[in-house]
Amino acid sequence: MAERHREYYYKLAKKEGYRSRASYKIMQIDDRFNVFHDGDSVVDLGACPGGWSQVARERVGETGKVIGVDLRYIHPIDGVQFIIGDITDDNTMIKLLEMVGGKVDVVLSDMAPNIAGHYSMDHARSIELCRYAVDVCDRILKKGGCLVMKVFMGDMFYTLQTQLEKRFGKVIVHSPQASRPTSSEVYVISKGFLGTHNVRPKKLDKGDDGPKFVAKGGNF
Ligand SMILES: C[S@@+](CC[C@H](N)C(=O)[O-])C[C@H]1O[C@@H](n2cnc3c(N)ncnc32)[C@H](O)[C@@H]1O
Repeated sequence: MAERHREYYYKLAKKEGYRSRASYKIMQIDDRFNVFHDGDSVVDLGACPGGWSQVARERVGETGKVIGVDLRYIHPIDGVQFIIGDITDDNTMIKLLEMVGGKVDVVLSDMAPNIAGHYSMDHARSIELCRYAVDVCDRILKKGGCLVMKVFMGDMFYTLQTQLEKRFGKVIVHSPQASRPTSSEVYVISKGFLGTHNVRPKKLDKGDDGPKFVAKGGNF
């Protein structure tokens, strides 16, 4: 069943010229939750091989702007800029802030850790990447903006959800049809960013457990 599902979207992506099966997840999310608008600026974290960036590019139109970030090299896509780097590294964050040069309408994160096959470890790593995605929002997301983020479900999710609810007007947990039915991944669509007032502008304040978010509503 899961194999047939994977095969279906794999073939569809090949036929329709998308770089990943994941393209259909963001299409389905956008169709349902209205993430992209004409002229939007978008940051796509964990963008390789570029499927989500392709979809974002199509949906924000010619006047929009898409910037993708990944550890791995991404073959060029017309109208998309890429940064090769680790988003947990200050230098990548600084490059991103420079390239964005202001604020964006949408932050996407399909980032996934290297799967260790150990459920709680994979979950913890996924949560850590999500926290960096939230930190990116604190720095560059416009008031009213939207975050779409993949999470591997587990017990640490609920703290993350609470922190998202402090920052956004609406937080929805969703599993698009294009996600494998057996997968532990879910997508969190957070809309109506409330804006941040106390976020430190430059360097991340890293502790042993990643960045401390200093936004309205406290740390996490
Ligand atoms: C599932 S793939 C993304 C697929 C992509 N959304 C698409 O449609 O083509 C997850 C990506 O997250 C990237 N990633 C994981 N940790 C990262 C980090 N710390 N900084 C930047 N990218 C990261 C991986 O290199 C990998 O390419």
